[in-house]
Amino acid sequence: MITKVTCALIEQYGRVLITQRSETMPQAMLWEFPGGKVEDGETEEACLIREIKEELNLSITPKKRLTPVVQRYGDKTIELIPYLCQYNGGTIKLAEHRSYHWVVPQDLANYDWCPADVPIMQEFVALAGEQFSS
Ligand SMILES: Nc1nc2c([nH]c(=O)n2[C@H]2C[C@H](O)[C@@H](COP(=O)(O)OP(=O)(O)OP(=O)(O)O)O2)c(=O)[nH]1
Repeated sequence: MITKVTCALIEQYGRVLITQRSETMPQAMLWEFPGGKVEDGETEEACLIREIKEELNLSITPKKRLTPVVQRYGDKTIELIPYLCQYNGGTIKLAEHRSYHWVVPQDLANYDWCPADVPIMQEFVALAGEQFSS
């Protein structure tokens, strides 16, 4: 069974929001793009809107699906599905995470990431580079 997990790349003023998982979560202390498991009958976009509201108290709109990553963690396999998202409003209140940072693309590689997020972070950095060169 593959568990579908969505994650949001929320952009504002040239920075993207990343969150650090807490001591008690799986993949403890590692950095990720916030999101969560898709529930039965739920669209990926609806999942993201719900998770980002629950976890961070932010309102977002998913805009563009990037490339999903399939990752095995022990006896579990997840498909991590990233979306570029627009920030609509709200002030961050952390419900589950330890910390958050707004990061410029060139600094993203300096963080200790959940393994599944590494290719997604790299795709985002490449996309951000294209924007500046065009
Ligand atoms: N949300 C999220 N989870 C990620 C990312 N990268 C990554 O490997 N994961 C893993 C960690 C977990 O094993 C799984 C998602 O679980 P979760 O605990 O965040 O999701 P959830 O809130 O819906 O879960 P639950 O507490 O309801 O069980 O995916 C990421 O960027 N965002």
